[in-house]
Amino acid sequence: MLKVSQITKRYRKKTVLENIDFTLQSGDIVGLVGENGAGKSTLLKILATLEKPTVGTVTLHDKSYIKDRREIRKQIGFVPQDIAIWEEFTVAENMRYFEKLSWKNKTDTQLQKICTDMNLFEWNTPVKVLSGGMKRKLNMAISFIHDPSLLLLDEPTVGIDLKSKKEINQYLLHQAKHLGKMIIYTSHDMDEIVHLCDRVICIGKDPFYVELLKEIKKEIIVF
Ligand SMILES: Nc1ncnc2c1ncn2[C@@H]1O[C@H](COP(=O)(O)OP(=O)(O)OP(=O)(O)O)[C@@H](O)[C@H]1O
Repeated sequence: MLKVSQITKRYRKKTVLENIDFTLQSGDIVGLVGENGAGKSTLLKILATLEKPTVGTVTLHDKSYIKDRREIRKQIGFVPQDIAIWEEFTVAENMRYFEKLSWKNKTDTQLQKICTDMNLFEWNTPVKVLSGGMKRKLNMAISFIHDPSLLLLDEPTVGIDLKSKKEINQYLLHQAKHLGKMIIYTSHDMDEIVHLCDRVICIGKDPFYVELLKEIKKEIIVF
């Protein structure tokens, strides 16, 4: 279980997040929405241990984000907005490189399976000739090498075609509903949010989003 308790984040005098409070259980998929600059990425970075909250606490499986940081990190798969992979390497070489940096050892067969489960079959192809959608899939596959229980994804399907988007969403649904992963996902695509997420968290109280969210039949939390 992920428990986020009364998180506030300030940069100097600017308050970006205020009193964010929610929990996630195994198998939950939560969508994070809000206007540009609302604080979605900031919240994801806090949950990925890359930023610290100014006020508030976070626990994952009853472990503290402050005291048990090393253990917590092993449980987190963070997919940032920017793609960070080696363009000159093949898919296989990228997967092997990041496996070496990971705390879990994986065989080539296991690494390849992570890719094929995402419908990424170009194992020996250099990344520089892959499409944008394929690169996004590889970026995600790398973040999941160590079998994290909490997946944090910052706009993972931005700028990719409908087919790849659908494949990525199918993959994430499987990860949550069959393997019990917890997923927090940001997107500006409301159809995708409706299709994929059990609950929606709206950051920033922007009236446009608040009104839009009233139309969808999901549990909505507004901060
Ligand atoms: N390191 C930082 N120092 C100061 N201000 C920051 C820092 N990181 C983010 N901010 C500010 O915090 C606010 C929230 O930014 P954030 O990137 O979390 O928004 P977002 O909701 O993810 O936006 P987008 O939809 O455009 O990705 C912005 O005003 C941003 O300028």
